[in-house]
Amino acid sequence: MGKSILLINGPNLNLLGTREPHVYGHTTLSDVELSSCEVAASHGAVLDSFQSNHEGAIVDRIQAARGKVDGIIINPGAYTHTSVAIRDALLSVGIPFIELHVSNVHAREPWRHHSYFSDKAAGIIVGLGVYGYKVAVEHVCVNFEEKEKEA
Ligand SMILES: O=C(O)[C@]1(O)C[C@H](CCCOc2ccccc2)[C@@H](O)[C@H](O)C1
Repeated sequence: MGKSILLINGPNLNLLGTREPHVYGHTTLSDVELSSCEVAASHGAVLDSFQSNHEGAIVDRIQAARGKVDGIIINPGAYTHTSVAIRDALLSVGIPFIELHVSNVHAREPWRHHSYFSDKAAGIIVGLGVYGYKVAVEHVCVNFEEKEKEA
């Protein structure tokens, strides 16, 4: 069957490639999602992408992945710095996850230096631009375990 990966992007990341290119680059989110899908497929894995500007919708999507997904790659956006709710959802489903940030949050404003996710992440990728998504997908494909899936 191959591994199943869920890619989640949080608020305002739908603007990727259209605003603040000096910070986030010129690649659009749909291009990121397409190339992530292609990288997964090259490893015999399937990747589903989800983007929402709404915290509860992200919580719902994570809960729906329980028993169906081998790994999550999440860029929580600004929720990185605020959301205990999304942290709790990730812990509740027991799916290993990679935390990803396009920018180097540690070289930006101090309030971006804390994440509600990093201490529980299997790995953290920051500051590699959208290339980080390719690195994350490759890592999950090669290193995460494939689990028995619920029907
Ligand atoms: O660097 C990242 O990927 C961030 O997760 C992006 C968040 C911002 C998401 C907004 O993304 C935009 C992308 C393009 C244009 C405008 C916003 C920011 O709040 C985090 O501190 C770091």
